[in-house]
Amino acid sequence: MAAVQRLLRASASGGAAAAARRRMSTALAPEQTPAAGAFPFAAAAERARRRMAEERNVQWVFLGCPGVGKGTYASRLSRLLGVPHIATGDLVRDELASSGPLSVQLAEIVNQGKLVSDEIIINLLSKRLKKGEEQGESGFILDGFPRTVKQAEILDGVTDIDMVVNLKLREDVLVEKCLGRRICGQCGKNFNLACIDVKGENGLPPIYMAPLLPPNNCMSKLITRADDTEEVVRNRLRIYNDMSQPVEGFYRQQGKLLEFDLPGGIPESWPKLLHVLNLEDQEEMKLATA
Ligand SMILES: Nc1ncnc2c1ncn2[C@@H]1O[C@H](COP(=O)(O)OP(=O)(O)O)[C@@H](O)[C@H]1O
Repeated sequence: MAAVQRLLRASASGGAAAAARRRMSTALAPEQTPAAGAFPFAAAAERARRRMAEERNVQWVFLGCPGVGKGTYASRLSRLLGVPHIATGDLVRDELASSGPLSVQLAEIVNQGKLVSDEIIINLLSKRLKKGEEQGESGFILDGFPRTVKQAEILDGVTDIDMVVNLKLREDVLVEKCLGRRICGQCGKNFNLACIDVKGENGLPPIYMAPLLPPNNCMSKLITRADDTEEVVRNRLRIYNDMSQPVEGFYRQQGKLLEFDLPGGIPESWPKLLHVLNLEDQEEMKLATA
């Protein structure tokens, strides 16, 4: 219960969703504004993004099975809207890498593909939200949280989620995508070596996803996540179906769930996702018309 109280304090000091909204609508964190001082147009674009984030008060959740691309699309949207992308999987991996007191316990759980306890995950998320609050962050896109109905209920008690995007992809593709995932050990960027090319069958459409290959200087530094082995991925998918799928029902009942079937890789899926979210990517439009 102590962890829940910490989340309550960190997410909505005063308890009410309105207080959380007021706090979330202050300035952005410094890391969200890297180019703002460098060029006048970058500063103007940054101001426009801030206004958009403040007006829309983005408090979104991304749901979806392991490997579906929650991180990819949530981080693109977070850059577009100027709100932080908070992935609880990243918080867990940071904790693991820190070799702190929790890391041995966490490694055992994560490497088997199991869920970390609600108490631990809420504690990590509370600390992340508190840090963001101190830096004046506005809004958020949550990825990987909530993963149980209990977590969804706790989140509901402290803040007003306005939309939940549920990304969907067929299971055989999910496994291949997880097995193809790589991270550059130096720059931390994510890549995918899998080339998905599945024929349409049994009423399912064909699907093509080009690999997301690293540049030459990352190639020799690629790392595979310890929990991306076939056995662990299949276990994570089973756990997702048991523990996390009910979260979809929780938000469907509230009328907040936006279902999105990924039609292919980033070039097909990103414009369609923007379209259903009623957003435009000015940078991509500039590139397309250049
Ligand atoms: N909300 C959460 N509740 C419990 N465990 C979590 C949560 N978020 C992340 N984890 C732990 O971190 C691991 C990695 O999470 P993540 O990177 O989101 O993986 P995935 O690729 O399965 O979506 C999970 O398998 C789980 O052990």
